[in-house]
Amino acid sequence: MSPITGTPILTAAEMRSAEAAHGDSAFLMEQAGQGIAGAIRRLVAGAEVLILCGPGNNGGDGYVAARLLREQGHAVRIAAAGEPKSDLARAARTRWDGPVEPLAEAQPAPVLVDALFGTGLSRPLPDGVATDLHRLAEAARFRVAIDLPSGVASDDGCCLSMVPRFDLTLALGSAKPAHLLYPAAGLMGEVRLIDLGLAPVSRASVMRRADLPEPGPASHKYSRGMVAVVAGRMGGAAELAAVSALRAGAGYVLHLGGRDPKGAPHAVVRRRWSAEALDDVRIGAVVIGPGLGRDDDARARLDAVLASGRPLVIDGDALHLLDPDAPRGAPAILTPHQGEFDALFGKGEGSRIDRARAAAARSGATVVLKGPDTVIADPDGRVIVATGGSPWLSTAGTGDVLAGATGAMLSAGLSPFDAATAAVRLHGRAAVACGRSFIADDLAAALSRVR
Ligand SMILES: NC(=O)C1=CN([C@@H]2O[C@H](COP(=O)(O)OP(=O)(O)OC[C@H]3O[C@@H](n4cnc5c(N)ncnc54)[C@H](O)[C@@H]3O)[C@@H](O)[C@H]2O)[C@@H](O)CC1
Ligand SMILES: [K+]
Repeated sequence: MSPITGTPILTAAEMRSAEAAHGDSAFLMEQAGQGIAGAIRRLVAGAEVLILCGPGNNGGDGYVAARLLREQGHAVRIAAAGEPKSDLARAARTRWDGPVEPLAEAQPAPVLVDALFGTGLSRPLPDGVATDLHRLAEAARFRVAIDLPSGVASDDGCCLSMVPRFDLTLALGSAKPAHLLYPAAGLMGEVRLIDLGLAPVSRASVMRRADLPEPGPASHKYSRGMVAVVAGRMGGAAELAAVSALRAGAGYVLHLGGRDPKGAPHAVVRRRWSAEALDDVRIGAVVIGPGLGRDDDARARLDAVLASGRPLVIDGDALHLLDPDAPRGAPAILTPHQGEFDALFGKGEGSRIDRARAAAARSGATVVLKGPDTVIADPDGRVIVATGGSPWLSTAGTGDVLAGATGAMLSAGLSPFDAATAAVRLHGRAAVACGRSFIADDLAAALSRVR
């Protein structure tokens, strides 16, 4: 059992291909059952376990785990809604020599293990099954989902039925989109991987520790990275972005336009807005959007920034003015939240992973689709999904902080995809370091601490 940090994310179809490529599904199910039984034995200190087995291979995993637990002297019962339907699950059922209780009559146990449905769920659970799952989950002290909680759609993290809250989800062989994407991700409890030796390959993966650019003895302020932040109507947002760029590690931040607020850090260099200011070849990234406004002046600034040929971070208001299909002369990172994303790219089909990936391919920009499950997508098809942020990030100005931090990483010479990944990681860590009920200024300050 290991954390899913850094692991590939596979859709249900990709999981089936990985299983087929391996060639020995019975062996994989035995491996899964061993991993599940081992994890449960370590975690529940001898408490009685009730395993709910479904008709497919998720149920099969449940029968194997039950047999192994029983062989090891652990108190375990099985309840099922019917007979297994897949050959593998039937074989696993045959090797279980204990009783199988009808699900509707099953009495609760302190530990509930849900092996009803996994990646094969294609429609809502039958009413009776959902009711029994809830009844037994509510009565248990510890709830474990095998692969996925029954009722969640593996590929997009939607709930096809009402899903109870679990304490632990044991992802089999690989992470799936639902382990990362909300609402499903919020119901899983801890997610741990049981390695089946599949060596799965995917262009999408779970975020891991990011390598941040470090200054060396020969570093100077321009080599650390020079960021220009273009301000607009609401000065505070651009201030936050500018300070955050510095605190994330930029060597020089130029704040273009907007007033000089009292008490603002002296480390930020301020000039009036002019398109010519962007001619400075030392500028490694331009951040535009926080507090920009959406009037003619804002549009003129965005046009000048797009024409400058400098690498760009496009956020907030600038996303409302941008034509995502217009060719750009330089790499760009777009940082929309879901509302901005929908306005820019349309509602679209598929999971947040699919949609961010399609948007990156369409716009030729790295897309950071922000949320509790931030998805970073590159035009080349790579995707990283972030974990471990904080729900307290849902406060005004935190997006401006991320835009500034992203500018810092881009100006330091990271590729847009690596820059976005590093910034999202740093931003999430800073949020956790801030604890609860923080404000965006605290978050900006915390960037220095977590670096
Ligand atoms: N892919 C792999 O490499 C491995 C998969 N394994 C297990 O296999 C699972 C996937 O197995 P399956 O593809 O058999 O899928 P499931 O076990 O998730 O369920 C599929 C079965 O349920 C039926 N079904 C789907 N939705 C239903 C609903 N709402 N109501 C009633 N019946 C419904 C389907 O017709 C099918 O019979 C994984 O989640 C995992 O637990 C493991 O055994 C190990 C290896
Ligand atoms: K399950």
